[in-house]
Parts: sequence; structure tokens; C-alpha cells
Amino acid sequence: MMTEIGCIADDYTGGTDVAAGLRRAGLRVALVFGVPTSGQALPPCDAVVVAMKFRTTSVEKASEDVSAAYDWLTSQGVRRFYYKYCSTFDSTTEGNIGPITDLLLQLTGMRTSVISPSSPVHGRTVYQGHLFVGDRLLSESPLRHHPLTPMTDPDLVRVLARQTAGPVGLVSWAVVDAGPPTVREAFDLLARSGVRHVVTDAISVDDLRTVVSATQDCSLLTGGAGLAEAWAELVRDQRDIGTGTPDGDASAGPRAARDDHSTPVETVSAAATLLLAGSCSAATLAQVSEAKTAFPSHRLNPVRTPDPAQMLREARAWLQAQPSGRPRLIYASATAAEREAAVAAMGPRTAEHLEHVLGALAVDAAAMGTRRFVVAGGETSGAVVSALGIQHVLVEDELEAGVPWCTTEGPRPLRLLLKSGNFGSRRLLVDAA
Ligand SMILES: Nc1ncnc2c1ncn2[C@@H]1O[C@H](COP(=O)(O)OP(=O)(O)O)[C@@H](O)[C@H]1O
Ligand SMILES: O=C(O)[C@@H](O)C(=O)COP(=O)(O)O
Repeated sequence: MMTEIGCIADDYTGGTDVAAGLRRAGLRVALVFGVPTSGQALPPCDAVVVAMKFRTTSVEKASEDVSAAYDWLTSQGVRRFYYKYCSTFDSTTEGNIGPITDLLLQLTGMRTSVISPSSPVHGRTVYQGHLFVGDRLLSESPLRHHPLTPMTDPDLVRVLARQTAGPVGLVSWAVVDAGPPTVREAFDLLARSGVRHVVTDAISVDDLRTVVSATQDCSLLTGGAGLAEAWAELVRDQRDIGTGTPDGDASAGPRAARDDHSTPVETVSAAATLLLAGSCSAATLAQVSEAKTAFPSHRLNPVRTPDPAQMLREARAWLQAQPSGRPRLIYASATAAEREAAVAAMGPRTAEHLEHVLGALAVDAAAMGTRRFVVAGGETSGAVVSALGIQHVLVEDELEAGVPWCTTEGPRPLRLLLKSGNFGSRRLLVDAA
């Protein structure tokens, strides 16, 4: 079996999101967490996602990790590469979207990149190079208060130009709307004039299909889950893989994906779900407040307990005191004002300490028999999955768009739901538990 697309995702929930998109297109998807080791085997699949944690690391560390993932994917025979970053372009002035795209251009031998975070299924669209979250500009959305990557500029050409020395251009919606040949011409023209990165408008799934159709010879595309799904549909139709139907019947893909892998020996119990929330996104705050009314909950509060070791001891004691078989919630999620107070009390490494505490609690819970983990937040999911030592999972049904259940292999599988901070309805955590 040929693995058609290799995705490199900059965080773990970005990885589950793009894996869900590829699976919706009918591909069988393997999801690998962390930098793969050179000898690591790839389960049979049409597409593989390597989910890493380099959205907010230094450019040097991110480049090292991405180079290693690229080498591993190449050694597995992958020839098409997708760099998945956040549909809200979460990044800082230093990077990492610009520098990593530069690196991947160099590795794949491509001259120009397509930059397309648009993900209409999640309400993210790009028009005249400006990113919208629903009906708001990115800079007017809750993302402007993100604890690690506050997004205060909606103009992606400008944002990217701050991260890379390579000239940045735009293919606007009018061009995309004119169809693939016009888009191809526009890309060629920009490439000939020395542009290295092409921000590409897209306000609908059809626009994304136009973009992949215009760039189908590229060995590298970059963006959100939306463009990856469109690419997967094209690849599926060209290669007749999976059981996805030409009209894009989403129900066919997931079943094909499941049946290709061995069935877990033991059914994972629905009892004793542990909900861990580290995301401070507006969607997560609403989900946490809903879950608090449904389940016993414990808050990690740096203002009350500034010592991380003490915080872990208290949370452990709380966890151990909970009756078995009932879902429970542990959360650090806080408003912008509360986070400011938290950092004043616990110091500049507060976010890292909280991630560590949540990861350590997941390990405790697993040792106590918990087998279902629901985690809110990309960085938080990275910390929890790493702490649990999970290397890869099978991607299964989505609970909500972009939020699939994942199952580890082996006789005592764990079930994981890794939720992007911004995703999901108010009831998502309650429904997941
Ligand atoms: N009370 C808090 N004070 C400061 N930082 C916090 C608090 N609660 C959570 N954090 C940190 O905020 C970050 C949220 O990032 P992440 O998990 O990626 O969520 P999202 O998916 O919403 O971006 C994590 O590093 C987390 O540890
Ligand atoms: O593209 C997206 O919006 C998501 O897949 C994603 O990457 C979100 O990141 P987090 O909010 O950090 O979970």
C-alpha cells in the first residue's frame, strides 16, 4: 500500500483535526505523535499525520523536529507533504509558520509555497488575505487573547512577512473564483516575480478544491485541515484508493479506515472518563463551565497554590478521593484576567507547569485504571499524550467536526479525544464523557 500524503502538524490537536479531514475524504489515516524514531514502523495507511509540538518552540528546535519527521516520511516512501498549522494562523513574530515553510520548501525542492489556513468547516475563511473567524476578523476574535500566540493582525501577508525573509504575495478570491487555470497562471506569475509564499484566499470548500486542482503537481502544500481534505479528495479520486465515493460521501471513508486496522481486543469502558482542560479559549471556557455542572471538578489555580509540586499533590489527592466509575474534570482553563494573576503568582513558566501537572495527573489516572481521556487544548494535549507515552493511534469517528476519537493499539487500548481549544459546541465535554 502506498502512503499518498504525509502531514506534519505543529501541534497534537492540529494533528487530530487534519487526520479527521483526511479520513472524511475516505483515506485510511495513521496518526503518529512526536518526532518519529528512524526505525519506527508506519502502520498500513493512505495518509500519515506526524503530530508534533513545535507551534511555540524556538525556530531551531522546530526545524530540527520537522527535518527529522521529513526524513522519516521520505524513508516511508511519502512523496507529497502537507504542513498543517492552525486555521487561525497561531504563531508569533519569530515563527514558526514562515521559517518552517521555508525549510520545507528547501527540503522538497519547491520554489513557492501555498499558504491556505482557510477551514470553512470550522468557520475560518480568508478573503483579500484577511483571516476571518466566523463573521469576525481574526484580530477581533477571541484569538487576540490567546495565552501563547495572541493574534492581533488579521492580514496574513503582513503576518507572514514578519516571519520570513522570502517575499509574500496574494492570490485573491476573484482569481480563485475564476477557476484552476487562472489560479495556476497567477501562481506562475508570482513565482516568476520572485514571490516565495503565496497567501491564497478561500471562502468555501469549493475554493479549496480549486486551489488543489491548480496546484496538483506540488509536492508541498501548507494550511489548515480544509486544504488537506481537498487534497485528499483529489488524491483519492486520482488513485481510486479507500472506499470514498466520487461524490464525497463521508460515510464511506470512516468505515474503510476502521476496517483496515485490527479491532482492539478489549472494548474500552465508557466509565471513568477523565476530562483535562488546559485550553483557555472561549469555546473551552464554555465547555468547562457546562461540564462543571455535570461532573465533580477540580480547578488548578496558580493564585491559590503557586507551588507546582504542591498543586500536583493536592490534585492527586482529589483524584484519588473520587468515586470510581464517574467522569471527572480537572481544569486550569481561565480567563485572560485570571491568567494574568496566575502568571504573577506562579511566574513566567506557569503555562509549562500547568501542562506538566495535567500530564502527571493523566499518568496517575491511567495507573488507577482510567482508559478514556478527553483533553482540551493543543499544547495541553501534547503534554498529556507525551506523559502517557503514546506513540501512535488509530483515528476513528468524529464526535464533532475536527474532533475524532483516537484509540491506541494493543490489548488494553486507551481512548483519547484531543480537542482543539477553539473547537466544539458547549456540550462537547459532557457528550464526550
Ligand atoms: N490559569 C492559567 N494561567 C496561565 N496559563 C494557563 C492557565 N491555564 C492554562 N494555561 C496554559 O495556556 C495554554 C493553553 O494552550 P493550549 O493547551 O494549546 O490551548 P488552545 O488549544 O486553546 O490553544 C497551555 O500552555 C496552558 O498550560
Ligand atoms: O486548525 C485548527 O484550528 C486546529 O486544528 C488547531 O490547530 C487548533 O490548535 P489549538 O487551538 O492549539 O488546539
